[in-house]
Amino acid sequence: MAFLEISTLKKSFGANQVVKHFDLKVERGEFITLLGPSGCGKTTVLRMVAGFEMPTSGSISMDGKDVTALAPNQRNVGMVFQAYALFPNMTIAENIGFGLKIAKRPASEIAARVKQMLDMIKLPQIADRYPFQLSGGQQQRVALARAIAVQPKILLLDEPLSALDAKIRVSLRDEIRVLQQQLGITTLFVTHDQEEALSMSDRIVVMSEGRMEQVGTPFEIYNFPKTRFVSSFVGTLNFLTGKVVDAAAGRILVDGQEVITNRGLEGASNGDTRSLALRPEAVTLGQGGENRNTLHGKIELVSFLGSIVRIRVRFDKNLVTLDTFNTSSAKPPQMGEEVTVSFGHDDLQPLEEAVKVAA
Ligand SMILES: Nc1ncnc2c1ncn2[C@@H]1O[C@H](COP(=O)(O)OP(=O)(O)OP(=O)(O)O)[C@@H](O)[C@H]1O
Repeated sequence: MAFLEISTLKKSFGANQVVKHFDLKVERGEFITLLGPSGCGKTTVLRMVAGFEMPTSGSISMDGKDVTALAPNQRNVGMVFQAYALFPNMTIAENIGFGLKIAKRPASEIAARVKQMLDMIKLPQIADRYPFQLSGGQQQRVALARAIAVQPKILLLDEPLSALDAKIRVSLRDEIRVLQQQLGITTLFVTHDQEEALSMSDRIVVMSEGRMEQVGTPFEIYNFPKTRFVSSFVGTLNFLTGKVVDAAAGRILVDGQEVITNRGLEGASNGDTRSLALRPEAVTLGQGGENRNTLHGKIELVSFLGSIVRIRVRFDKNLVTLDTFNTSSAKPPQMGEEVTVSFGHDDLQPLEEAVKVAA
């Protein structure tokens, strides 16, 4: 049995079903991120794991024990929220020691643990300060220390970085990941930021409208998105839509020009319309070589972005965006120019759903 098992979880608020289906097995020590746009239900899943919301149906077990009906304080989970939820009238030491005090641990044990936690977050000098005397980043580190102080079975992080400015966000995200690895603490992290998800997680659950779209490692989610939603949400900008001419050989006609995918067209029949994702960094200007596709089109837009020149090439109904480096010696491509673009057979990722387009 996995350390955390969430089975066929559903949640409705009145007539509004916000979690339609959620099933996940998490191994001990794993860092799992729930990634999705605002309102997709990720916080609701986290709150059900914490015990703040009761599932409409389904079950949750931790460390072999069914906790579905248990109150939050009986589950032994630690939680950090987006807003700094420190107690304003308590010192930092009192904040960090709060959970242990509630658990009636001896004062000497609490003091030792608080010191250990302050060393862990690299803020040993702030025990007697109050939250208002700390920066946002420091407050979130204290919130993390407070959550970890009680040695929870599972750490739940609900957009803990989103209120911080960009630079602090990146450094704190690395700190959280290092700490999580050192402590080996099983963690569920909620974010709508794909970069955060890709950089921190062992596995990512991409969610949309109360459903799981895909579960996989950052590598799998970025390189092998299964659906158009996952593909666009994790940053792939290009989609080609075409007619399958030979499913077994992976041959597809895009605006009358044939391309090949060697990523497999399982379930497709000849004549089907299919969409394929194509990462911008996989596309280059000019003829391709072996195992590469070439498409001929016309430059529709050139955006000068400094070190990079972004180019949009239209074939007919389909278009691709690609980035080229700006070099002062080469003349930049011009709008209206006829060009050839190329990309590898294995850069074309077929997506699951069939998309209806006019023939
Ligand atoms: N207590 C509640 N009562 C009624 N509706 C709720 C309640 N909590 C959440 N919802 C609704 O459930 C949906 C999902 O909310 P949830 O907070 O889980 O989404 P989310 O993906 O975490 O988004 P965000 O990043 O904006 O928090 C939203 O439409 C929200 O309005």
